[in-house]
Amino acid sequence: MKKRVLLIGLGLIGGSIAMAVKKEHECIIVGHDISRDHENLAKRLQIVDEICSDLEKEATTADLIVLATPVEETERLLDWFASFETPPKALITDVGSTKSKIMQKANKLQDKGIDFIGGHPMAGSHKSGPGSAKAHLFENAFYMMTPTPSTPDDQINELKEWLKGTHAKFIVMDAEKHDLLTGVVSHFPHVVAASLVRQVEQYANSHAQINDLAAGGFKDITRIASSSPAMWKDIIKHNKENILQLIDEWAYEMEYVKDLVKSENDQGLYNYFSGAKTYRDALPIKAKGAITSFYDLYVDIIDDIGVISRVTSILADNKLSITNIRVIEAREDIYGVLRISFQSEDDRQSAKESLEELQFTTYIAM
Ligand SMILES: NC(=O)c1ccc[n+]([C@@H]2O[C@H](COP(=O)([O-])OP(=O)(O)OC[C@H]3O[C@@H](n4cnc5c(N)ncnc54)[C@H](O)[C@@H]3O)[C@@H](O)[C@H]2O)c1
Ligand SMILES: O=C(O)C(=O)C[C@]1(C(=O)O)C=C[C@@H](O)C=C1
Repeated sequence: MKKRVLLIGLGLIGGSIAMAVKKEHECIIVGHDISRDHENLAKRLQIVDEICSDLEKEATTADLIVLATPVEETERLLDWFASFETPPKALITDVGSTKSKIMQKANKLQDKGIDFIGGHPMAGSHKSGPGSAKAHLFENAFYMMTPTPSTPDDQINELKEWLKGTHAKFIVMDAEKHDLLTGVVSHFPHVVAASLVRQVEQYANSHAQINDLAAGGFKDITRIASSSPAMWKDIIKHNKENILQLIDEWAYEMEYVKDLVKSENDQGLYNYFSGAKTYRDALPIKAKGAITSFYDLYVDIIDDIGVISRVTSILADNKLSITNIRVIEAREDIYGVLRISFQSEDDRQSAKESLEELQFTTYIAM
């Protein structure tokens, strides 16, 4: 008989996990979401095989349960499982961006028969919902696992086996360390992105033109401000102490910058930017991780009618699908540049070769 996987939360991450599990396992994915629209879409997109009709019954009989809801909902679901007369026999995991509070709950529920291993794939997007799910979302990303102190290795291996289709790099970490590190590289940057957008909005009230002037730089640094508010509200509450500490440190850093600006300190300002550039440029960008790789290829184009469709036809003829395409730096009488994003490094390399064969000039920017 096929194994059954119960997936609660059919959004970007839940949907992507389901697709990755399906690639490697002949199982039945049974989905549940509080949004009927998300349930219907997930079924139509064949992310799930069935929509759950009796959640308690499915939870007690499933072989694996994946919780892919905002983190406060995940805590509530764990409490609910523990209140069953017969608690789930399945291994339970989650995908939440915070781990300490969830693991505190999981540790308490162990004597009620709840076997839980925390999980957090360190890749995602500002998009939400099952329509944005992708089987390859976690390829080469770090996937953190936070077992309880008494979780046997067999169970960790069982979970890795279920998730092998993610092609992620699994690392086991304790929950407190997880929340500190992700607070620094993920949670606090989302607060900063949202605050930058809010600052612009305030200026826009008196200077309407500002929205038209917000160009590449602003868009790059604030992309993540378009993420789900429901998800981020929960993450920030769960990681409260680390976020408070990071806000204080950021304020201190801004005071330092203020002094450099006030004193017109050339060397100090130069060093400030050059130190940041050196550190960022050395971060691993090919593998997903601190900086997500988008496999972008830049193509010079002359301002000529039809050139974009020529480029896309060449890619289509070579069966290369693209995830995004954008014209940048296109001004009258100069060359424009097309930025084309691919799903993998192989696709990007094939596209580069096919376009160069037809005399296009291409670049890969690091
Ligand atoms: N978005 C990212 O980049 C990212 C990356 C890694 C981990 N995560 C974590 O993954 C989890 C899901 O995030 P997402 O990006 O998939 O969000 P999402 O909004 O795309 O999906 C969340 C889904 O959960 C559903 N939901 C909410 N409460 C529910 C409940 N009580 N029962 C059933 N369904 C419920 C929502 O309707 C939605 O479909 C979050 O815990 C988030 O912290 C997100
Ligand atoms: O790429 C994005 O849009 C993300 O915000 C992904 C991101 C991150 O901060 O890197 C967001 C939350 C996660 O828990 C993991 C990954």
